[in-house]
Amino acid sequence: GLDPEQEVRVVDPEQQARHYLQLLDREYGRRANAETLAEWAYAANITDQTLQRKLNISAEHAKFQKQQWLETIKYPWQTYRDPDIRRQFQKYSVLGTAALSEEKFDKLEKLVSEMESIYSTAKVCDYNDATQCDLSLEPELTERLAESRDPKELSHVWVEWRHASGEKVRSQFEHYVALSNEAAVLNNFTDASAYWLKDYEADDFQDQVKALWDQVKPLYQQLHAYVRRRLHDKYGDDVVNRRGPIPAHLLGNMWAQTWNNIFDFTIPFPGKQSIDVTEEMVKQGYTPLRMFKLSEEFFVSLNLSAMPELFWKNSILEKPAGRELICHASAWDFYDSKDFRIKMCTTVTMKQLFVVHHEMGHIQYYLQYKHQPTVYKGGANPGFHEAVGDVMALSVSTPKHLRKVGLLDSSSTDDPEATINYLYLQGLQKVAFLPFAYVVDLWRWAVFQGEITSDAYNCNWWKLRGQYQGIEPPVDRTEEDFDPGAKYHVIASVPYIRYFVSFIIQFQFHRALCIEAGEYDPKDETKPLHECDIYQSTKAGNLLSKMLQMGSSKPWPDAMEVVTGQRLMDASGLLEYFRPLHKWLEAENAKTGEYIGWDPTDKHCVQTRVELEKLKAQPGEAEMAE
Ligand SMILES: CC(=O)N[C@@H](CC(=O)O)C(=O)NC[C@H](CC1(C(=O)N[C@@H](Cc2ccc(O)cc2)C(=O)O)CCCC1)C(=O)O
Ligand SMILES: [Zn+2]
Repeated sequence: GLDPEQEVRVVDPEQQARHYLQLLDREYGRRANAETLAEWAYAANITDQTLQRKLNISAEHAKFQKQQWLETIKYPWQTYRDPDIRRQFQKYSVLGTAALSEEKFDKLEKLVSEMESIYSTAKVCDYNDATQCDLSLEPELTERLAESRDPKELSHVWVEWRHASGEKVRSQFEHYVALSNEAAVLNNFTDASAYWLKDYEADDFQDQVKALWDQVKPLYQQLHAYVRRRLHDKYGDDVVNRRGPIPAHLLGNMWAQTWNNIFDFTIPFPGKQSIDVTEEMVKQGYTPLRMFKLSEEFFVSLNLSAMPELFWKNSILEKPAGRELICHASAWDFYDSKDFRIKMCTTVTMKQLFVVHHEMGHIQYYLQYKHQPTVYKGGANPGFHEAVGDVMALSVSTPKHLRKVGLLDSSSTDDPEATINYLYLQGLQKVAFLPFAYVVDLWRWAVFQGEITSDAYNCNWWKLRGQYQGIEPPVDRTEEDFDPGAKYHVIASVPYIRYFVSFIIQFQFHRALCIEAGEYDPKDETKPLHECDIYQSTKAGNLLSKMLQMGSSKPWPDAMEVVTGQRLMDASGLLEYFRPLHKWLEAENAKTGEYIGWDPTDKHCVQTRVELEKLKAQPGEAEMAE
């Protein structure tokens, strides 16, 4: 054996590499904390100073990352035996946009910040009072789109928002695309879409998504046909063509992405006890803080983590007066395992109660993996991060749970018609959303890959919106418009397929947790999946926690397997949940002879407004309009 006096240092390369990673992790965590604090300061208070400070810090961080990267790639990490060491090096070996030159990096950061600022400060004039021109997206325009039943007002708000947002950022967006692709190529990816898709660790991921869409499309088409008929009943032939696409401005949402706001006048069985508890929340004096406390209590009931004191101290839960800020809700990890925040301009509605759960789901994931090294502080894949809060909301939104928390009176019972009403409301949010979530990145992948060029950005956007969602714009469009730029994630460079993934896998998780909680049994008709509420099930919480604690330390199929026993995404959970609604819609649409699907739109999308005027001046066109 070794002479005890002599301290011989056997240099095991992997041991040395592990030590290097620990040093790197400490430095990365410290810098990520500083960068996130600067990002928060800007998002919470948009000024030239906070913007400049954010840009300075991220430029400095990029410089450090580049130097560090040159050091990191010297390690022969592909040869290491330990899969965990290899995985950490693999993540550090992707430099990202810091691979750009300093001035190009800075230009890209500026472009995205500019687009975010234009979007977040855009104002629109009131339809009924042209002197009132300070309407913001949140809350004013969102409320107009949700509550107005006047197609002319809806069309005005829809068109003017796009005029004030998307149209203003088309040139920045074109430049952003070029720089994003340049950065991707410097990282050895073909273009930015491949760089985005790396997070799913599957070279057939886009095929997986297409297969999932094919599985759920029949259900979507049934819902689409029923909603179109109800809109036709309300607005008449001049506004809604019963065999055509649905005009996008009638669906209660600025992007026609979720349709829950038209529930009240399209409800299958009126007169039943209303499951939209917004009124009851207002009546009971709910405040944003109380909404967050209710959500925290749900997580704690599952033996998951409570919010740390710092969360309540640092979060912004209501729109502050007297300053411009990014109101788009968000959850933040400050990478110090202590500071976690939400910034949200919360209003007191049922939909917002679910958004509260959605954001709290992000915070819960941060808390569960806070012991992981910085490179593993992320979702198993981005879709997992988006699913956590929504899984909780699937339980919270059940009439059974709403009765437990006193938002629905306990006298009401669940009869088959009430069940259809409930599943219909859920479908307006979950099923309606799927083709939208798919189209946002189908369009962006095609733009990054060069299949859609800037001279045809807008008309290709509407081609995809027509093909997958079966919707059309309220008025003709041209390439002087830039409607994708009217959606936050597009101008903020936030990938969107994560939400499509989330809306599929959240039902897989829900089913698995409901089985674990003893709340659902595939063979027991008296316990259908849509009635399951996992509230207070520590077994379900412990199972979920096991997966959440992994962060992104393993490929996502391993994380999926921990909760569901499966290694694949599949839509069977969603289809199982909505089966009663699917059957009812098929019968109802058959009864009213609905045309399932839609004919091509008669709305135009051409190069310029001048061309559009000429086109409409043509005699044939005029007759058709009559
Ligand atoms: C620092 C940072 O950016 N943090 C990330 C979280 C992280 O990555 O750690 C983050 O907070 N992102 C913000 C984003 C906000 C919302 C959103 O944008 N939702 C989509 C899609 C959708 C729609 C309906 C629905 O029920 C659920 C989702 C939309 O509104 O189009 C707003 C409403 C809900 C969620 C979010 O929380 O995902
Ligand atoms: Zn989210």
